[in-house]
Amino acid sequence: MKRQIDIEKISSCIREILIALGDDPDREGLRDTPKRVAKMYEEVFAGMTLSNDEIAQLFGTTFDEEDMVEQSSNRCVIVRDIPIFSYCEHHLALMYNMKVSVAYLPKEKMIGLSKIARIADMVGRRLQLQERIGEEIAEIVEKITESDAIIVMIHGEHSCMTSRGIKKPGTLTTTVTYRGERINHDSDLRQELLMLMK
Ligand SMILES: Nc1nc2c(ncn2[C@@H]2O[C@H](COP(=O)(O)OP(=O)(O)OP(=O)(O)O)[C@@H](O)[C@H]2O)c(=O)[nH]1
Ligand SMILES: [Zn+2]
Repeated sequence: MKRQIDIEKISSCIREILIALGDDPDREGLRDTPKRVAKMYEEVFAGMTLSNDEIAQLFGTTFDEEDMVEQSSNRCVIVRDIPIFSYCEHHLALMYNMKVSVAYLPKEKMIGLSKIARIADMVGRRLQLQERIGEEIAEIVEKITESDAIIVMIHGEHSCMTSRGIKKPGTLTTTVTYRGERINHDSDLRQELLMLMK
């Protein structure tokens, strides 16, 4: 899918927005703003140039620790409170104070821990819904580990709810995604992992 972010186009659109706001895009303080915003978009939307398969490939370092996995077939890995940012697709507004926690039961492959944080970070760099961030992280972790028990829990604040519209600062949204046969059918395991993720 390898898509390019069109810096020139974003820059010229931002210039038009400045004009539509009634400001002068050629005044000193705004002269470089279209270019700056375009570069910022290139950074914060970097995940839009990659498919989930490509992210899985990019961060797919795994360890085939068969013995270890066998011995610990009922043990889990939990990476908690990974801070990320994202932008909501409805208002292009910032999602902030976001914390992602991922739990999974290793099957044959164990993923490098930092890669879980890298995946969460990259998935946040798309126009998103909080629910979809969880689904996409879970899908990528499943592609890499082939685990049948994955949970992704996300807490986040949405500036489209806190600084505009209904304006309720402090409102925290929590979403939970389950992925895999085992987690979908084993409610005890679900409860245990959820407790450990809190
Ligand atoms: N489910 C979900 N909804 C979101 C997310 N981010 C923003 N929204 C919601 O998307 C909805 C868009 O609703 P609309 O009625 O089309 O837009 P609006 O008139 O700006 O809505 P208000 O925010 O209520 O003023 C709002 O209720 C937002 O709170 C998200 O990550 N997940
Ligand atoms: Zn929004």
